[in-house]
Amino acid sequence: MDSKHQSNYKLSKTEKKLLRKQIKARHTLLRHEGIETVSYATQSLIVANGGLGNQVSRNQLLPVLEKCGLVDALLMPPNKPYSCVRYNTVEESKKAYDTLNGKEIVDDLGQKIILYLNFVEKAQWKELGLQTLPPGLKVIEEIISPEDEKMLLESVNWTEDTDNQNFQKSLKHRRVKHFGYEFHYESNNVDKDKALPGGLPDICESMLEKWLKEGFIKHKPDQLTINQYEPGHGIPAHIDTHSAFEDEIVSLSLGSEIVMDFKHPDGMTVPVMLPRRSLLVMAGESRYLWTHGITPRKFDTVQASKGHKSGIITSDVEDLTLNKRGIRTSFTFRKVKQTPCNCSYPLVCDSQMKEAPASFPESDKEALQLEQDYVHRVYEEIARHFSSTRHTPWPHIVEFLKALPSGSLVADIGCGNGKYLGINKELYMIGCDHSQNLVDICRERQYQAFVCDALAVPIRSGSCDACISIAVIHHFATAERRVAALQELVRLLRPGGKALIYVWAMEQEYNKKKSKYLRENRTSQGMKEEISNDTSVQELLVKELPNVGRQDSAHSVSSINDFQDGGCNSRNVANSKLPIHTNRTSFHSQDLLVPWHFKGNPGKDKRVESLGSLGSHDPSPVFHRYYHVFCEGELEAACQTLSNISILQSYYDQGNWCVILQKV
Ligand SMILES: O=C(O)CCC(=O)C(=O)O
Ligand SMILES: [Fe+2]
Ligand SMILES: [Zn+2]
Repeated sequence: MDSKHQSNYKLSKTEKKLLRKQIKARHTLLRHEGIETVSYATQSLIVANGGLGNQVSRNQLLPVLEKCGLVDALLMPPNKPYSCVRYNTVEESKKAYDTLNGKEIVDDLGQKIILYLNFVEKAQWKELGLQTLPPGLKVIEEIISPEDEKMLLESVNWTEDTDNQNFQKSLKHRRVKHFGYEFHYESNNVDKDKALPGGLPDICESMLEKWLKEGFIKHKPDQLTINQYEPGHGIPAHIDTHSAFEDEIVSLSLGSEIVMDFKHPDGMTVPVMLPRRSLLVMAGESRYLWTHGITPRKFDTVQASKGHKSGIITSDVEDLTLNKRGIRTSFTFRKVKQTPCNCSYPLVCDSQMKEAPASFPESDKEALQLEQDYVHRVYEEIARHFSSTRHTPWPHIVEFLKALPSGSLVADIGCGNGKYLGINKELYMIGCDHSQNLVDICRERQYQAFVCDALAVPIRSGSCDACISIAVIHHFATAERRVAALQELVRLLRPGGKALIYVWAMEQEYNKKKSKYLRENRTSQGMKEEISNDTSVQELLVKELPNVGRQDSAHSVSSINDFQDGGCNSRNVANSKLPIHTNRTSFHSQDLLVPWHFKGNPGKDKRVESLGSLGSHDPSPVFHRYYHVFCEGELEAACQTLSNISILQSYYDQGNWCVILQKV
């Protein structure tokens, strides 16, 4: 407040800027989230930029908010770049609005973040409080009576008398029994030609008919798996093999309620309460794209409020409590699928997964296809998760950006989540990326970014004072395309303009020093720092966990994983298949596929929790990105083929080859 009196002119300028940003935040909230803000004071505020998706943790934000008054509730939805705070009184929220708007806070990783606050109506607070269920998922409560529940439970004979009609197994974390068709956990599929004699138990027939008639299910199942979970039991996160079963899968919960976790590949986890006697219906996206699983534990975190029975458990700390698990028996009904799956989720679809692993491209067309399948599609799919592991800017790049004259126009070609776009506020930076989802993340962060191909950037020739290309050129699949990408960077530069280029190095050990990528091989769980350019913290953690019995790994998303067994990690060019790299090891081939694991939840606050579920060896999807890792001198040589440039500097930085060039 003091400064207000010191410099009126300056402050009004700042105020204007603040207002502009605040209005921008409003628009973004409305456009991207459908959240309407209001121009009058209310008890609740949306705090743009103060969200878990922005690496701002509750511990970080709450004390800041509490300085303005008594916080009634702070809602931080997972993966979102905002949060919602409700104050005890309008006066308090007004104080927060006045003092915290434009306030800089330091996020969990030490980066500065500016908060923009806007009032929202109370009703919207309520709406926000509930995440939505995964699309296609329903929980129908009280679908059967307590009497029917009792009867169904009594009908299951768990004694080992197998009359060969209902195949029964004791898995590591639960007991199972199959009817109609046996489900093979080794192949994650059913033997479609070998229906079990006896079909489904008679007791289920009338129940299924009723559900059909009442429209709860669309087709009659012919396969039943009964799972029994004692407290402490669980089922690993999995997607039921697409080609094994039809779209709709339903599961009846008996005996005791349980929390089932649904995970989107981008890391969002939605815990869903399944009350006893309820029917879970999974169809569409929730069946094909999201994994479902039950974490082995004795207590579930559940909503305390009495009214809440089924559905999402929010992360609202005010209303959470622990619930002791009992014995839950589930009847999962599915219809065996006789034709290949043609869903719209090819990356996780066993029917649509490429038969053969990717090959070295032999033509431009093949190179394009390879980049499409093993770069663009993958980044699109993993964008949020990827972004959550990309927060620490590398010092030499920061140095380059900070040294540029203020007012410079700088293009970041392949800007990813925009982690360099805000480094130097004196620059006019614009980012572009092939991935729409990554560009959306940049925009959520209020950066200028657009989607384009790095070989055809819609920026006028000679208009940039500088360009950066960080960890991009190595995704082009032929030498010609890599040179073309460099040429495009140079085209954007004005004479005298500079470009900084980073690519991943084949040499992960240089001058007798191992890069962090190798060194951090055995990092402790507590590690927070992003290491080299290419590994998520999750990947590190995964390696540390014991690989528990695989036979209980439910029906995996398989396929992409499978060609890992084909022996990689060699200069396996003979059959022209691209080898799959083992993370945290040296490279043995310049062209390779690098796995991206969707393990756990990327939200930092969830890391501990995700470790828990990783302990149950979940076969989550693994995606592969194509890379050409550069040998010493290769990047320089490629630059030297360009006209009108001089190489100002070339160096090795933490497992990357780097060049600074200047347009002459
Ligand atoms: O226990 C449940 O409700 C789910 C079981 C399941 O996902 C499965 O067997 O594939
Ligand atoms: Fe399942
Ligand atoms: Zn499919």
